Amino acid sequence: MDEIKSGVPDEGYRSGYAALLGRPNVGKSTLLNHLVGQKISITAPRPQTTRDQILGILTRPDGQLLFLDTPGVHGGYRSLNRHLLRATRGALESADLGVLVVEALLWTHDDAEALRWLQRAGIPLVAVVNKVDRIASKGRLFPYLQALAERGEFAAIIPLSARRAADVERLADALVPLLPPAPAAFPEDQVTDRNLRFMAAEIIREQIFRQLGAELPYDTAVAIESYQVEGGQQRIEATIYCRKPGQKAIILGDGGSRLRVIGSRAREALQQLTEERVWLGLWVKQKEQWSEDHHILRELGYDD
Ligand SMILES: Nc1nc2c(ncn2[C@@H]2O[C@H](COP(=O)(O)OP(=O)(O)OP(=O)(O)O)[C@@H](O)[C@H]2O)c(=O)[nH]1
Repeated sequence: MDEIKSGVPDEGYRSGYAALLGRPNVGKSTLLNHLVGQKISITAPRPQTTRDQILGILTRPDGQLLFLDTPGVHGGYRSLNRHLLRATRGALESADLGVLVVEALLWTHDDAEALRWLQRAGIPLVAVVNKVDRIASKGRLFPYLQALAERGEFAAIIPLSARRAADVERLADALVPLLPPAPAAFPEDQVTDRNLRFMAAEIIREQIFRQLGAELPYDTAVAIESYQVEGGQQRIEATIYCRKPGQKAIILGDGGSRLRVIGSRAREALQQLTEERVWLGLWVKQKEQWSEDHHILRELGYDD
């Protein structure tokens, strides 16, 4: 019997939740996408693109990591901020492990705030020092790492580039042994627990960010009004909410040209994701106080 038992592959298997925390734009979404090997979180060169908590799943022979992405910890953002903070708090409550993501050679008030949040959770912490590829002289990194080690108690401090596969693998190697012993919670081919409705809103939002560039109205949000699957076609209707009339005009573009580009790019991405034909109807609505309208917030998935 003993012989059979020692051969059981699940022996020593680990599984648990790891919350990723860091200030906006530090590279959390890039890291998450590379960790799970698929695009599940939107990335953009401007801060604050992650509004929801995202679960990314990485299954390895030695364990299963369930990642909780959080909106970047930072101040401002009116009443929506309460919802963002609630999402962050929720992630920390269910986490077995905290991952603080910082940017090499930088330490800001928001980084300190993210660390405080993690420390309050009382879970083992790992620090990821991202974007090391940007540092020309590596000698500058060592004192930074030393200073970081003195800021908190970290099980590991890992300098890396979220864009390099080998680096991301090294991070997973360090995280799995810190998880509690447990069987895998999800099938091994699953990379997220988010449904297509959620993914559709994320993809549309990403295209808004990409098409608007510097003109980006920060205050936009995407609500999926209906999502139907009809005979091999996905039929999606979505509303883009913005706060000011000027923002609506920017999103629409001349004669609606920009909205058409946003729509067609999002449709292509959705077709790739679903491997089915996609019909996408997009509308833009301006509502001064959308982030304080509880009906809209519920449609957006921020439950009270
Ligand atoms: N050079 C370099 N750039 C990176 C690296 N990781 C991320 N970036 C870039 O940094 C920017 C922000 O990355 P995101 O992954 O969107 O950041 P985030 O922390 O999820 O941001 P929020 O969604 O605002 O919370 C993007 O332009 C990324 O391409 C890296 O290792 N090296």
